[in-house]
Parts: sequence; structure tokens; C-alpha cells
Amino acid sequence: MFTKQAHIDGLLEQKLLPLFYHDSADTSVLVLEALYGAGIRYVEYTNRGAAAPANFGVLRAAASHMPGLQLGIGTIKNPQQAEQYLAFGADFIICPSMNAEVAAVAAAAGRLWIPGCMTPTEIAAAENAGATLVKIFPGNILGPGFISAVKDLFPGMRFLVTGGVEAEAENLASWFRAGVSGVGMGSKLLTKALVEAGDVKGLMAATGHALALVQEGQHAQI
Ligand SMILES: O=C[C@H](O)COP(=O)(O)O
Repeated sequence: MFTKQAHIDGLLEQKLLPLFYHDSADTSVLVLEALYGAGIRYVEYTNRGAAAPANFGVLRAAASHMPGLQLGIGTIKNPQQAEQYLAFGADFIICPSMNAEVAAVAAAAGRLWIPGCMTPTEIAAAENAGATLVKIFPGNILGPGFISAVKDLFPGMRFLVTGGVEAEAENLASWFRAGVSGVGMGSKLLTKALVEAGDVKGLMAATGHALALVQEGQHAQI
């Protein structure tokens, strides 16, 4: 199993974390395969529907045929959910909120925990609970200026922004210029039209395009 730091390094090398949920297990596998085919190795499946636990198990099995794939679970809001998905083999846990009980569950299992924060108070609480990478959410509400304003308060902390991030050069560059180390993208990357059409080629093309834009955007990083 990778160490927590190895997961942070791998995720931030990828710089783009695709995230998605779909009620259909078959569609979920199709999206995962498209992401993998486009070169993605870190994926967040989100706990956003009744079928999420069952689908995660199906994805976990599918991932056994995808060497190097690291499959995390997102939208974890309490320690019970964290325990449930760790038992299913989640490689890492991502939350929309800062919850010290979830941190403790992940730490006991030796797995990476990425809390969601939208205030300096939450980032400080995450830091005190052991996080060195936080998800800044919702990014489009906070804006890149939030990162610029708080990053000097937290030397050593890395930021992954999600929520409303666009697959568009200037939007991505603005986040990297502000100081994020990576971006999470859901609906603007894996669009409803592509997913519902089961358009593997389209999903792969969109992901490849976003990966290229993110790599360009990071050169804007100060
Ligand atoms: O936690 C992740 C966000 O809800 C994803 O937002 P997005 O679909 O705008 O990328």
C-alpha cells in the first residue's frame, strides 16, 4: 500500500483530480475506464447517491484490471461513512467539510484524508488534525483571491480547489497563480452529455484536454 505522502505526491503530480458519481454501476465503470485510458491514475468517486456503496465495490473490482489506479471516495461527512468505504478498499478519503472524527478513522487505517475547508479556521483545524493537503471548497464561491490571502498563514499546507473549476486555460491559470497545487473537477469535465451518452472517446478527449490545460496552468504558479 502507498504511504499517505506517496498518495499526496502522486495526486499533486497529476494535478487534476476527476470526481464523479452515477447511479448506474455500468456507467460508473465506463467513466472510470475512460479516465484511466486518458492517463488518469487518481480518481475520486463521490458518495452522493443510494447506489454509491454498491457501485464503489464494482469500481474497486474493475480497478483491479487497471494497474496503478488509486481510487478514492469523496463526499464523506462522518466517521461511519469513512469506516464503510475504508472497508471497501478506498485508497483515500475526501470530505466536503472538516471533521476530526473522520481524520481519526483515516489515521487509524493509515489512509490519506483530505478535508474540505472554506475558512482559515477550518484550515487551521485541518492542520491541527494532521492534514498537509486540504480541499478548498466551494472554489467558485471563494475565488482564487481566497488562496492568495490565506496561503502565507499556512506554510507547508497544499491546496486542492474544487467546485466550479472550469476546463478553461485562464480559469485554471488563475488558480495555479494564486497558489493551488491541484484542481478537482466534476461536472465541467465529465459533462452530463458525455456521461449519459456513454461517450468514451469524448470523455477521454475532454480529460486529455483538461490534463494538458492543467499542466500549462501550473506554469503560472508563483
Ligand atoms: O466536491 C466537488 C464538487 O462538488 C465538484 O464540483 P464541480 O462539479 O463543479 O466540479
